[in-house]
Amino acid sequence: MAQALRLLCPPTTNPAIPKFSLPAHPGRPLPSLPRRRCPRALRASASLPPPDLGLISSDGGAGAGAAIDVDAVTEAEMKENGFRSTRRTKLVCTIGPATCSAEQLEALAVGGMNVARVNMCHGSREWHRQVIRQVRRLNEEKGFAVAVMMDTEGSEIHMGDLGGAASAKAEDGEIWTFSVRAFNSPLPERTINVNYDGFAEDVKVGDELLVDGGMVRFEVIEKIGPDVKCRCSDPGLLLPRANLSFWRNGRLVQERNAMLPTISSKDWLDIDFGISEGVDFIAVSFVKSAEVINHLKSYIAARCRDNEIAVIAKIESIDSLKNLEDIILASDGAMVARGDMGAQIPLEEVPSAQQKIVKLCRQLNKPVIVASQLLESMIEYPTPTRAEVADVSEAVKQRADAVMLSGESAMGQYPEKALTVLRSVSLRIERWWREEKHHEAMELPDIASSFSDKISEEICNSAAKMANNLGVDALFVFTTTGHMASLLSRCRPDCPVFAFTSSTSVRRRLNLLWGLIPFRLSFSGDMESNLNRTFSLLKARGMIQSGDLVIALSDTLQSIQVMNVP
Ligand SMILES: Nc1ncnc2c1ncn2[C@@H]1O[C@H](COP(=O)(O)OP(=O)(O)O)[C@@H](O)[C@H]1O
Ligand SMILES: C=C(OP(=O)(O)O)C(=O)O
Ligand SMILES: [K+]
Ligand SMILES: [Mg+2]
Repeated sequence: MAQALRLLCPPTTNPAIPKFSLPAHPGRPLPSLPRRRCPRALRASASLPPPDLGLISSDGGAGAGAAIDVDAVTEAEMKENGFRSTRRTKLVCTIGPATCSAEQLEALAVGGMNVARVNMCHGSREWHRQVIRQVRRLNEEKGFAVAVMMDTEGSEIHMGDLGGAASAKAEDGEIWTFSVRAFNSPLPERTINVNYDGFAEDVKVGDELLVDGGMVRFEVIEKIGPDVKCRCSDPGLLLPRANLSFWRNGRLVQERNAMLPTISSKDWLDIDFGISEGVDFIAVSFVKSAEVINHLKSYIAARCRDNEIAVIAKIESIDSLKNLEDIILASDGAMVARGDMGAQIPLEEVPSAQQKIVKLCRQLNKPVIVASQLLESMIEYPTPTRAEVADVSEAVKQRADAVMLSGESAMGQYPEKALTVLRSVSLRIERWWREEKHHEAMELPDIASSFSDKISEEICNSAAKMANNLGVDALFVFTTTGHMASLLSRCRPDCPVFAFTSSTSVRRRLNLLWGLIPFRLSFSGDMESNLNRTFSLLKARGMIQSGDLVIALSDTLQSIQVMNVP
């Protein structure tokens, strides 16, 4: 295989530019839906454009004998948009009652979901098992490569189940009782069960009680044994198992609740369950320090071969912000969990915290997810607000690896539309950012811990720079563990990165990383034959063409080659 660059063959130019349009909608009267959180003057129910994906391919690599596996949806997206224009930002969807059937999960996979998240705060283990198995089944049968993330409950203080009601409205001035008593259903009127036994002792008269980070607020007015009487000061909708925090003199109270373990006994059972179901990621809620991450990682290492589960630290508490660098270094990735973070630090500090975490993760080569309320109004409405579109575009401009849907996909009325918005906004902003060459070069510190890693890092930094300077069509990386692919992704090159790995689980985990198109392919130590095979397999599927300019890297050989596809 030629190693020299043949300058007579120019790289192909970008094919079709993906269509993008969020409908502009004129002001119309409010629909009669009950309003949940963000009051808005005007709302319209214009529908979104149909997904810009083609049909999934029937030969999506589902068969055991397939020589190369690529996610059927990515393949369709690549053929539709041309591979230089494939989406770089990855999409995580929380699965809940609105999205747990086989058809709903398939619709999300077709819509571009890269990772399905199950939140162990809600639902039974049996429910989660069904969802995880259904995702796996779809991957096998339809050629998707959706990864599964399990998110732990953690020892947060939260309300009970509202006695089976879907929600309850708290009005201004009403007196509600928050109690640690166990009640029989139905609950007495205006009574909320609290899961933390120390609650009634820890709160004081005058404290402010925040539900779901301040969506509803109460003032503590009286304590009577296990019952705490509170007056509603900011009305709103109470949802089952909503998070509770309490504030005193303008500061979050961290009394004995700060001593609660990050991983509770129930979380350990959930983690055992996640390991036995073979989830790809475990996201740890309310991380306080790196120790708990190290503890979990060694637990996983002792229980699964090849360390096949990545640990994601959720940055959502004051402690996690204090110990940020150590936590991120210990983890395999991080989540900017803005929901609870906004209950622990002033809201106006959340955007700078987000930017800091996203930047640090990139510098330390860890994937980062921006989560919570990106399209919150789409829980109820079929179109996002302009502000929400701007929020998604900010995360994309910061070049986060992934953005996440929570309630929008778990229990909203428009899960697929919300995903379409994430996809369209990501594609459009990424393209704009590339065209305008807006992305500021980031100082990437050396992170290698061995000389060999240092070589890989230098190769990747150089390859990404060369790829941009030469305007190549794609970077190819043959990677055993995924590490070299992650180093390339970290450089955020202009062209997409095709990552070839022989491991199905590495391939699924690479799904979370910015700009990577993971393929499963068995390859040898002979790069020439690897490349010949890869080129002919990809050409046969119409994914590359003769003349495309490619830079190919290998982590076993630590090699770098520039060539045109023959
Ligand atoms: N497995 C589930 N079963 C029932 N409801 C769920 C499930 N997962 C999520 N939900 C609903 O979706 C909402 C948003 O999900 P998420 O953001 O993950 O949880 P939370 O609001 O507790 O942080 C939850 O408040 C809950 O109402
Ligand atoms: C993602 C978050 O965590 P959870 O949804 O589990 O509360 C968050 O708090 O933003
Ligand atoms: K959680
Ligand atoms: Mg949270």
